[in-house]
Amino acid sequence: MSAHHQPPNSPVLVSFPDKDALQTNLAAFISKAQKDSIDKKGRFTIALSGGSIPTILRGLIPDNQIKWNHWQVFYVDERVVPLDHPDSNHRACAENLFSQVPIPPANIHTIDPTLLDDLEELSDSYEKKLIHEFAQKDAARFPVFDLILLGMGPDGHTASLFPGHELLAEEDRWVAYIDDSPKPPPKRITFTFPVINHAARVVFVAAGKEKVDMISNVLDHPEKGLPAARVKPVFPGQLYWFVDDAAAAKVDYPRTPFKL
Ligand SMILES: O=C1O[C@H](COP(=O)(O)O)[C@@H](O)[C@H](O)[C@H]1O
Repeated sequence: MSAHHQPPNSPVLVSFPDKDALQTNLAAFISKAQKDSIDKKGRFTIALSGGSIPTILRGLIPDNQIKWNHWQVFYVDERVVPLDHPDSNHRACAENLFSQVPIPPANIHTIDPTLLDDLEELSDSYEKKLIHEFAQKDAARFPVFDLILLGMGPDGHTASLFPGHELLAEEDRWVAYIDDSPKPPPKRITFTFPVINHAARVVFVAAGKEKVDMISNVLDHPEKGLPAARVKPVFPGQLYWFVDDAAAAKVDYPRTPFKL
């Protein structure tokens, strides 16, 4: 897929009639991405968000071509709660997807639940997990994920990177923590923009009319500098927006027909 009449490396916007079509086509996109990565280098590195992402991932369950044992899964952000807490992004992904597919538990990289009382140590330990996975392989200054899946909140936040927060300017760390998230729970760890922006593919997923104004703000007015508009993968990385028509109703940004 490539964007029409846009400079190279511009975001590619694909819109589907409804959430079911979005789910099916996103699953096909992920399936192809994992095949391409595994054929090329024997593994697939993916980072998942919470929020609306875990349920949409259920679209992957019927796909028996997926080589789950070659996946290495990280979380783009995580709430600082036990792994079985209702607010945990891992719990949501485990319930919706990982409990339904044959992925080795060792390939799912969670936060260390013994470090919940020390945010600095917790984020350091998660950064070390990334370093362990990516050192000598797909990393230079920052890890290069094969695919990062992002959501976008109604305030334009993505991961746990919120409007006006000092973490938006973080340039060095791979993983950072916040203890003042405006959306509960307040304590979270998050990938920083340099990690997100070094991925080979980044996909925003947004559905429903409650996202309609914010998608237009981000794609039509990137100069507003909302967190989601700061996702700009470095070349040859590519950003995609997978949305439904309800969410895309106000956007002027050109749509690209979906093609694998
Ligand atoms: O708090 C969070 O919110 C964002 C956006 O959620 P969504 O429900 O609007 O998709 C999510 O991407 C992030 O992982 C999560 O921690």
